Amino acid sequence: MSAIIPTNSIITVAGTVGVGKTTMTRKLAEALQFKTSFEKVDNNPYLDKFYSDFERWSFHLQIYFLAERFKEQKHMVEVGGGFIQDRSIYEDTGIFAKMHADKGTMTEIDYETYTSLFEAMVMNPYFPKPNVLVYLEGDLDTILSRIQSRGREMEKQTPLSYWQEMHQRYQDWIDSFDACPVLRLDIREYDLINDDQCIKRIVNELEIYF
Ligand SMILES: Nc1ncnc2c1ncn2[C@@H]1O[C@H](COP(=O)(O)OP(=O)(O)O)[C@@H](O)[C@H]1O
Ligand SMILES: Nc1ncnc2c1ncn2[C@H]1C[C@H](O)[C@@H](COP(=O)(O)O)O1
Repeated sequence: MSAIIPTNSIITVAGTVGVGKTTMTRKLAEALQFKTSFEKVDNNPYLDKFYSDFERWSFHLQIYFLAERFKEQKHMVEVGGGFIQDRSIYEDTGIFAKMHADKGTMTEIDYETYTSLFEAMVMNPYFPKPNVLVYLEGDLDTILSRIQSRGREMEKQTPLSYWQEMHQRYQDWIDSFDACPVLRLDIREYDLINDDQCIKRIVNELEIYF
């Protein structure tokens, strides 16, 4: 619990695959007694297919994630906030859809269709923004070893170049992100798994934003 962070806040955790968002989401929710909002990975009907054939499935997956995140966003508002959210809707378009469009694994027409849907749904005054976006960053080697140790087969088999490009794109994306305030945390400077006290320091850092 924090006496400073309002109990109806929405705090979103962002960062590249494997950086530690889910772990941070759980720890922050526990510390603040907030609810959690996770992205759909385990029962996602497109994710495996997507990793085995980007060209065939990238549009389907983006539409699926957009719909799921939009429903989650609606739910968080209806319930009255008090959520830690694992990954933002902004990363879907700013990182994933854009990366696949630039690489040619999403067609130009599909990207335009996706972008216009995203803008109609998200870029309007009715769409609530997070109070703070907690951005996790760190060196690629640590992130890669976390992807390996977590053990999702589809990610383990994805070429290194894919993760390198995503890592670089995240750095560029966060430098120009301005939809809401951002707390940047370097994963080399905290250890949520072995140090019970560090979540308190992170909550203290978050309080400055309220
Ligand atoms: N501080 C940490 N030290 C070591 N391993 C970590 C740490 N934080 C997360 N991990 C591990 O790294 C992997 C990826 O973390 P996860 O939270 O699932 O990342 P994300 O949600 O960003 O993909 C998991 O196996 C998790 O247990
Ligand atoms: N919008 C997305 N496009 C493609 N892939 C995505 C998108 N959002 C999430 N993903 C993938 C990346 C990972 O394989 C899993 C879950 O991400 P994680 O960072 O481990 O929470 O889904």
